[in-house]
Amino acid sequence: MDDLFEAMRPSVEIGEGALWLPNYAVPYAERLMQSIEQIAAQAPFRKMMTPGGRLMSVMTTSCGQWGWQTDEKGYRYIDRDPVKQQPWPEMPSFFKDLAVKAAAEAGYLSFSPSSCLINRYAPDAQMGIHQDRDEGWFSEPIVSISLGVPARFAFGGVKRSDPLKRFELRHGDVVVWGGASRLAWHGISRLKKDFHPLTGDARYNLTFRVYQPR
Ligand SMILES: O=C(O)CCC(=O)C(=O)O
Ligand SMILES: [Fe+2]
Repeated sequence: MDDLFEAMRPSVEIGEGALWLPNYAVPYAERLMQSIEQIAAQAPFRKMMTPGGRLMSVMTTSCGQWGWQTDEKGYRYIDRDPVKQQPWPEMPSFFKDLAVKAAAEAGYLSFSPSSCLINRYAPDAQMGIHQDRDEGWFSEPIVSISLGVPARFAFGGVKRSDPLKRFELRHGDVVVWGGASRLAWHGISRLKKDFHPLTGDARYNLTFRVYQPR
């Protein structure tokens, strides 16, 4: 697509309380990637196992007070990286500022994420349709930032049987879902072979979440 039209993609309400902000993070993309590399130097990307014993195709790491974990013990948040056996890398303050600003665009004014899950998709990696529900704090939204190679995002309703709408998330796109859409089912189709000057053949996704033990 022409660069001018690419820059003009308007924001779209993809569900009640769910807003897609095309290009929103483009000005921060290089800094985000540099920080992701620094985070991954401390807490390396790893392939985690689902509780059912299947290896995820996506590689993950986390920053912030809490990191998302899945293994034979189940899905949960933990405050230490089990690979490096040390606390997760700090969430850079500009990560948090960007996520807070994006959440506010969608009307969520009290967002203060304690966790940032970072997913790395190589070609053919995918994420099956799921809900983000391990946080518990469902009054707070999820803020998602996409970098690199584009991907097909499926977004449905809070019932698994609700119809899925599909959108192409591109480099710098942000999606915020909360309120009536907080528990919406969503997923990412198998990543096609492609190239982005900043990420090569990979796609990165950051999801900012509020988690605290109750
Ligand atoms: O990669 C994405 O855009 C979505 C990731 C996601 O749904 C998750 O990490 O829970
Ligand atoms: Fe998710």
